[in-house]
Amino acid sequence: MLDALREEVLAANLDLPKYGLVTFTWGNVSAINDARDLVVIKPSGVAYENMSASDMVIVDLKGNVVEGTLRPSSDTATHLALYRQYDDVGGVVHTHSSNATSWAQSQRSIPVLGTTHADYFNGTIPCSRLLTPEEVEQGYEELTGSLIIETLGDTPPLTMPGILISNHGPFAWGKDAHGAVHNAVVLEEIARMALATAQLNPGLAQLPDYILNKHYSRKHGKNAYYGQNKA
Ligand SMILES: O=C(CO)[C@@H](O)[C@H](O)COP(=O)(O)O
Repeated sequence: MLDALREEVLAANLDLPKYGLVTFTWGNVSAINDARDLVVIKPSGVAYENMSASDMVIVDLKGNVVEGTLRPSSDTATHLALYRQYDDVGGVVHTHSSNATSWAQSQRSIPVLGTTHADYFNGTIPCSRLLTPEEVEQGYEELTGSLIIETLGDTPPLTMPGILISNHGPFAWGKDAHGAVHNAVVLEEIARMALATAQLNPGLAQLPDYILNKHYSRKHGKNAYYGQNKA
């Protein structure tokens, strides 16, 4: 079942160590099928170098394992919350990439300090609030998904294809698994450059909106002319 999607999700998961976004078995990537009723996700705790397409786990939107012999990622509930909420999100990724996770641990949103940021994220990359002790007890992974939705608010998810979960790390998404990983790589690069920029010039003001809007619209929406943006 869903053999092609399994291969796509495996390839996207193998891109995480390839692009230096994960250590050991940290991180996970998933994708949803065209009918939007089944999700293929990385198995929990399996080393990337040993992973195969047949190891990918297929779950329904309630998290029930439909096909697979291994346990799905421990972050599955977070991925599923995003698929249920956003019809235009086709792939989700979570990592502990160092620079984005440093911003998340410092509980700071990433300001727009340059045009690289503006090309992909239409504004400040938000960091969520902390989950309350009651929420953690109630259901950490499900509520991490709710927290992402709460933090995005009315922002269309593909205009802000990633956010930071306070004290935890980044979650990113896209039209498919490849697009989600692409956005996770960009988010980590933006986090790295923003950290260095803030050290070089503390208190630097954000990029003015007229430059942000110009750069963002060049790659997205009706004005896009950078070819077909698939991420
Ligand atoms: O954030 C976490 C755990 O808090 C995850 O990224 C794990 O590090 C990977 O978990 P699995 O996907 O292997 O279950």
